[in-house]
Amino acid sequence: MPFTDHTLVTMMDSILDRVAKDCGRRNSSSPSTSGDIFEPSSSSNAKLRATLVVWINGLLPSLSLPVNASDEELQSYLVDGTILCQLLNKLKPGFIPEFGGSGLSSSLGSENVKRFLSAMDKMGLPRFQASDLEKGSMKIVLECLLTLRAEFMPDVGGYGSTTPLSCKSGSDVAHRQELSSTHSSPSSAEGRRKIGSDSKFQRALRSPVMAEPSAALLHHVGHKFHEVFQLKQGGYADLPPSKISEMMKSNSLDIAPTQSLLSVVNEILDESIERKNGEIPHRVACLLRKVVQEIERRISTQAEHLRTQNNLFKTREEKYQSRIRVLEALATGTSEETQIVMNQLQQIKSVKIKMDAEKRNEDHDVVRLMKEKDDHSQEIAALKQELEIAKKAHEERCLEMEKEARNTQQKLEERLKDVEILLKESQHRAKELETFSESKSLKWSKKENVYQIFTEFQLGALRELKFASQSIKQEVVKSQRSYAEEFNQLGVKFRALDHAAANYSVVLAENRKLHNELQELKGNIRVYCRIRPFLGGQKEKQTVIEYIGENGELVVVNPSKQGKEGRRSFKFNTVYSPASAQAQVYSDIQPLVQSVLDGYNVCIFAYGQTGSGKTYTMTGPDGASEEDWGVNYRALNDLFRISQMRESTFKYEIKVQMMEIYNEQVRDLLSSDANGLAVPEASMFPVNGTADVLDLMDKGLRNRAKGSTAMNERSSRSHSIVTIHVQGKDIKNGSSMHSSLHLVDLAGSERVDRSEVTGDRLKEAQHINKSLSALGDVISALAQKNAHIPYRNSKLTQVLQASLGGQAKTLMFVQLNPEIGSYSETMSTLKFAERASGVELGAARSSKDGRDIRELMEQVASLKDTIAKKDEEIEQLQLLKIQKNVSPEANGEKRSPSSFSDADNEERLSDMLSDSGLSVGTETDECDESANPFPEGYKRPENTNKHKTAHKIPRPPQKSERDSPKASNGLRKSTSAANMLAKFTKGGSRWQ
Ligand SMILES: Nc1ncnc2c1ncn2[C@@H]1O[C@H](COP(=O)(O)OP(=O)(O)OP(=O)(O)O)[C@@H](O)[C@H]1O
Repeated sequence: MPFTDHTLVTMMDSILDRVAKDCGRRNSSSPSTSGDIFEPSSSSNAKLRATLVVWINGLLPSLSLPVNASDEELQSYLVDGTILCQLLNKLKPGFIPEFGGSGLSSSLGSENVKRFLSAMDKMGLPRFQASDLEKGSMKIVLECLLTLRAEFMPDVGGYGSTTPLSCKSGSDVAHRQELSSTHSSPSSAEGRRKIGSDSKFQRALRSPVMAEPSAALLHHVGHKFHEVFQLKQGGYADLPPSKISEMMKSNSLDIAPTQSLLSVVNEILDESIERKNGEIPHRVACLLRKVVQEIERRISTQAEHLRTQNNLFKTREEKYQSRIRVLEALATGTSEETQIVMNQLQQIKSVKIKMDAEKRNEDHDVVRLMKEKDDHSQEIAALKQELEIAKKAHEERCLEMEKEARNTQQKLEERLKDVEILLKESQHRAKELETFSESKSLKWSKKENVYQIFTEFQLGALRELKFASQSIKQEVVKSQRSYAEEFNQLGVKFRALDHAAANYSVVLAENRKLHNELQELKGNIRVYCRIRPFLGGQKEKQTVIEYIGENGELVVVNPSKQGKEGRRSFKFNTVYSPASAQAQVYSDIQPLVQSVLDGYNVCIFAYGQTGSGKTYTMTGPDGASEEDWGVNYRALNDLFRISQMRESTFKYEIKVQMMEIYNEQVRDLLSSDANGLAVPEASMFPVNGTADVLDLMDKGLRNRAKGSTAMNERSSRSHSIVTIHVQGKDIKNGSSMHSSLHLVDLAGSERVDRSEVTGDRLKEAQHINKSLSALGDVISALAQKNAHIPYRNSKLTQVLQASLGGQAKTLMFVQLNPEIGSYSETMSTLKFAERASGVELGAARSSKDGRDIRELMEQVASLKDTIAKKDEEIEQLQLLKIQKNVSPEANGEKRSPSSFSDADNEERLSDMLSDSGLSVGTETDECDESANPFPEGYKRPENTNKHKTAHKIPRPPQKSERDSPKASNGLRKSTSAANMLAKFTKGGSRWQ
């Protein structure tokens, strides 16, 4: 029959119930005394241990054993026997003479235990076996120790003193009795063994009934028991009746230990035997009877107790016997029931095994299925999660798309609206256009009619024009023929003009020569004096300049002297007042600059004390604008300008050198290596325009040695020399020329004592003074036309040698500081200039050369006439040229383009014009110049403007002059013819 789980479980339960009931029945049939009765309760055992530990600690305080020590712990303390021996020695000093200390080997430990046990034997106290202690049977050990305690502390009894008497319950007493009975029970081999060594009497004494009263009782009566029963001396017969009556008191007997009672009996009996008559006093006999009665009572109590115990043991034995039977029946399985049960059990077991196997399989399946389920649920969870994410994404996407759709819809709607509006507009526009196109078509049809009429009219006109053009063509052919004839005639005339132009070049050369002679007549050494204005609001200051004449007169007054004595007058070519502008100063020296391009060497230098304006005149102020440019820039600019003007006849090459002489040493200012050098080696830079010049000048000025003195912090104490080399080549005849222009900014001329200088500065000043005085000597010698010119006295004169003397022209700016404080320097400067100018030497020159001023004036007048004639000649030539060019137009004839394509004629004309342009200006100005007579050497015309005109050299009109209607009449006159000519040539732009 197949078993289900449920039936099996039910069967098992019923079998187990039956077995349990059976056992229960058998147990209940046995005496109710349980096995517990043999075993002390663990709590009471713990109490005993604690009592003993307290006692041991009291005797051996150094040990400090734990009061709540377990059996095992107590065994570990006591197992080596040391504490036991110490304890005994404490109780009975010296009782165990030799024993080992703690930490003994096991053999020594067992020795101590043996000693303790033999001591216990000696004292006649119950003891345990050494093996008890080793095995941990602590109950016996504890009992032994309790007995020992009671032996030496009878007042506290065997079971401790900590429990009050009233608390000593019957169970405690029963327990004690049980413990004692365990020892005394014949069934307990242990008990037998222990007690076996005691005498019968001792055994009687140790029986539970004969044992001392309870500890509480003993404690209660205290010492009285000893006082009462202890015989101090003599025998009982000698005891006083009061003592015996006290002993006989039931209270005393009750509390007396049985042993004491027996000893009382023994002693009394011994005493009666010793007294041969065997007589016992009455009172002692009474005592004896009383004691014996007590002993009998106790014995009968003990017998009763033993019987009870015996019964107890019997019932227990039966109980155990029945248990054993049950167990045997169960073990052997003889009973039928058991057999059936066993069979059933066997079946159940096999079924159960099967079921277990199946269950295990099922369990496995379940586990597997659970695992699979877990896996699936995990998968499902993951899928769910994915689904969730996908769902969310889908939702978001849907939302986005919805949003997009909405936006798109909105946009489309807007767009639709726009389109609708556009549609409306375009419809409207279409309507308009329709209207417009209708009106237009109407207009066009009207216009078409008009155009048709017009075209017909035009066609008629065209026919007329065709006819007219044919007649014009015939006329043009005629005109061409006549023009060719005229052009041939013009060529003949141009050849005549060319011849005249060739003559003009000769005239021009003559003119240049005359110009130079005029310059020479003006003097090859000219001295221009320039007075510096007061600087930076010094207007209120007093000046030493009293008078500046138009004719170059200058009167200087000595501030420390009054009247005529204090006045000193000088005379130079020109004196410039402080108000004179840079352009005005330069205009006077411009003719000299032009002479450089004509092949003459020119030297222009500025002389004066520090701060008198030398650099200002030569270079201009720092960062000068074009308006403030000094002589250097203007001269170079002019050279470029004039050389460009002459480029058709001359080819010029201009190069620049810059050097300085400092402490009689020459330095190249344009070289990056500014060491001293020989003059010809100074670096020379070609310049092609103003920008090049500015760059070079800047470089040179930066290199110029500068230092400070008490007079002027920016004072330059070197001579600065800018040399411009001009190389010219006549394009026509191939002749070449070389000339140079020296522009010198001399070092300050102040005297050494004024400069308050010493050391290096003194040396510098000395060199400066020396070189300036050498320059003065050279100029003076030149002015006097001395045979020997002392060029070699200084580096300065050596460098300037080529431009000083011979055909060279020299111009010196004498710079004056008008301040009163500079009076003596001013005087010194003026004297130097006077000496150099040769004015003083005028008479000597006149006498030497035999040429007086009148003679010179005549010469100038004749030159002027010659120039005037040449001017007329040129003018005639120009007019001739103009007539030739203008005549075709003037005759009302049309110009033929082919007439200008004759390259040969054009070139000749161009050349002639360029030459004419130069000559025209030159001649005109020179006429004005010649108008300046040369009376008394350097006398100037009264009018300043006139004076300026007198010094003007011919030059092409400047932009301002061209633009300004106020341009000078002379210039306009001189250029008008050229301009007219230029209009008929491509090269006419030259002058524009
Ligand atoms: N004509 C002038 N008009 C206006 N300022 C002038 C004139 N002459 C000189 N100065 C000014 O006077 C000062 C001194 O002039 P400058 O440096 O030219 O003197 P210098 O004689 O060259 O001195 P140094 O010997 O130290 O070189 C400068 O500030 C300069 O601009």
